[in-house]
Amino acid sequence: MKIGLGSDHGGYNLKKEIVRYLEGKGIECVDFGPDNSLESVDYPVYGEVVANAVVREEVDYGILCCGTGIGISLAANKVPGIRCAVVSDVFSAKMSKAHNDANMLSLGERVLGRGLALEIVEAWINTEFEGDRHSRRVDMIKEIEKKHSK
Ligand SMILES: O=C(CO)[C@H](O)[C@H](O)COP(=O)(O)O
Repeated sequence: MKIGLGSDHGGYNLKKEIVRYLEGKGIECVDFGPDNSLESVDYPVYGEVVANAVVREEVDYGILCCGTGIGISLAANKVPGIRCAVVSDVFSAKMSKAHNDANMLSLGERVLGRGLALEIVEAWINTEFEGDRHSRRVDMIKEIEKKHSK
């Protein structure tokens, strides 16, 4: 599994923790930036960059971090083919994969402690999409996307 990560300054430290955690488990990570935490940067830039890498299949999944996880996920979700879930608990992390086939996860460094954030990541990477009735609903989301990108 190869995971692309990105953040803004508000999510930089959590992103680095997640990279350390995943690499410690032998999972390949590509950090799409930013490369330092000192500079204030604009989260839409990094949300889009990681989302592009996911839809182009350069990575299998994307993980984003900003202060709340919200802004950067909104940006990522504008890229056709992206289903980016903002998650703050382990149950939702599992469901975002099992039922929604989320291909990106977004976390808020100003919301979550390190321990919970890493538990969420662990749950998310280990959950598979269940398909079945959920495929129909995910397909309906894709249809909405198609309808609105004309
Ligand atoms: O959470 C975020 C977006 O949803 C950003 O990290 C947050 O808005 C950045 O704020 P500031 O520039 O005041 O550090």
